[in-house]
Amino acid sequence: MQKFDAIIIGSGQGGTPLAGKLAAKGWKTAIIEQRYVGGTCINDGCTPTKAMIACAEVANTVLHSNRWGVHCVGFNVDMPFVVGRKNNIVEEFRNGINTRLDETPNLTLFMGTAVFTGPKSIKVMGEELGEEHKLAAEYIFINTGTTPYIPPIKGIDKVPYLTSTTILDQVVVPKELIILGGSYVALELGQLYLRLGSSVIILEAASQLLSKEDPDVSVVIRNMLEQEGMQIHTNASATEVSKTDNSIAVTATIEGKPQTLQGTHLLVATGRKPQTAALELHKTNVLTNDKGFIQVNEKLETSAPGIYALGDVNGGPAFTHISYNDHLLVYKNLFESANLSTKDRQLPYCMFTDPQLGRIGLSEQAALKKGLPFKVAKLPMNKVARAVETGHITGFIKALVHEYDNTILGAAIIGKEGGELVSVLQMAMLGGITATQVRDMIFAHPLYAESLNNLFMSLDQ
Ligand SMILES: Cc1cc2nc3c(=O)[nH]c(=O)nc-3n(C[C@H](O)[C@H](O)[C@H](O)COP(=O)(O)OP(=O)(O)OC[C@H]3O[C@@H](n4cnc5c(N)ncnc54)[C@H](O)[C@@H]3O)c2cc1C
Ligand SMILES: NC(=O)c1ccc[n+]([C@@H]2O[C@H](COP(=O)([O-])OP(=O)(O)OC[C@H]3O[C@@H](n4cnc5c(N)ncnc54)[C@H](O)[C@@H]3O)[C@@H](O)[C@H]2O)c1
Repeated sequence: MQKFDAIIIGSGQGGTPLAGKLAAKGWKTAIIEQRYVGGTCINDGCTPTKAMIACAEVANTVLHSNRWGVHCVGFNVDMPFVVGRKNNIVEEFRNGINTRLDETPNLTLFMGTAVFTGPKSIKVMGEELGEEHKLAAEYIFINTGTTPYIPPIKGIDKVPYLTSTTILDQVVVPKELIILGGSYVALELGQLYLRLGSSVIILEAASQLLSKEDPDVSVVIRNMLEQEGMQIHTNASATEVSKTDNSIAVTATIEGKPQTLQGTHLLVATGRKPQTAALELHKTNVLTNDKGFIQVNEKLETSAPGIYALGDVNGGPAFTHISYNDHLLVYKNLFESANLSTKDRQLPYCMFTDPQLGRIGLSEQAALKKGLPFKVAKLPMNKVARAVETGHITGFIKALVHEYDNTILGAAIIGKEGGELVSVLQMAMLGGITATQVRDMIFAHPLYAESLNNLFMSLDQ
């Protein structure tokens, strides 16, 4: 049995930086990874998708270059190049993490699957290890993330469906792509492949795309994707899938009526499930919920003293920056008596469709539920100088402002740089800067940010 001060299971966006910080504090630290260092974000999630989305955006600009008076005669997408470029970026990021882990004193990386053998002991199993390693530590941090959830649709195990991981290695653009799901993964990947040349059909079970967002947000996103040529069905539940010679048939109930759709490829983007089964958590005292996510309190402590869960595996919100923030919270509470809680922190996010959806704070629906008195400032993108000048007028800027003290409660921005722009409002919210102060602030002209003056001026009318 090798004794450590801390063991980290999973080298995701929380575990990896935490490992470095604990080791720097002089803790003898082990980090265990069963696949690739860097986890979902680097290997299957943010990095590869955003790398490929950049290629799709160029294809779209070339396709519509006439709008800017630039006439191109045809173009073709070099898919092996697009995939190779993505792989190079992923490898560069992954190798960087590997090097940092290797070079950190007090830190040992074990490649293999961690399995609990007792309350504070773990064995590492893996083909490449040669021998099984047995480790023990008083502090254990679980950062094992999630993997695609495949719903139990009749026939699903008999068709060669794709997931958000496997589709990224397709070196031929899918001709007809049917996507189950209508949230972040489905819409980012749907638009990506549409722009690379696929015909795309979305089947979303809920009554709107992005079911957690306000209806006006969902409608604009739907319209913009439909205008690009995406076929979108909501209230659409797949009941059966089957494979014929050259295609996959999906039978679904769409708005109450049965229909069968044919495509060459099927992408299942119906959410993700936690990677907790292999851990054998029953050998320790870590409790999970009915979906297998690890239960934590607002300090990310599990039901077992000394064992923490960070990132998607604790039920999220499932974003890289939240997993990263989880490690800061745990570290500062352990070493700086910071008393940080997940309840107090901001939740920004950005969906990387084009235009993007940048979000921070409360939606209108959430504010209504809380019974808060609020007013809504809204500005269409075709009234934003920068958007008109650059030719990107789809979308709007919306902010919720407290009725009495003018603090900003939340914002949704659909626009070319919606994610960047919403960060400006996020900073205002963090610093307690009111809508009135932003209305009168000097921004450089003609930035998108300058439009925040006009956004909050609309409240005076
Ligand atoms: C297609 C896609 C696009 C995304 N895009 C974005 C985006 O643009 N922005 C954003 O903020 N978020 C995005 N996300 C979400 C983001 O990737 C995740 O929220 C983030 O990676 C979660 O990190 P994590 O630290 O929880 O764990 P992960 O990064 O999932 O890492 C967990 C690691 O643990 C390892 N592991 C699991 N079980 C064991 C075990 N028993 N033993 C040893 N190792 C184990 C796994 O192999 C994995 O490497 C995207 C996700 C997907 C799928
Ligand atoms: N830009 C980003 O930050 C980004 C990008 C991609 C993913 N992510 C993260 O990854 C996580 C997973 O994303 P996701 O889009 O896979 O999952 P999700 O949980 O956000 O959405 C799944 C969608 O599938 C629908 N659905 C479920 N079962 C269905 C069925 N049988 N048929 C049709 N539709 C069905 C749901 O109604 C839902 O809209 C998200 O929680 C998100 O936090 C973030």
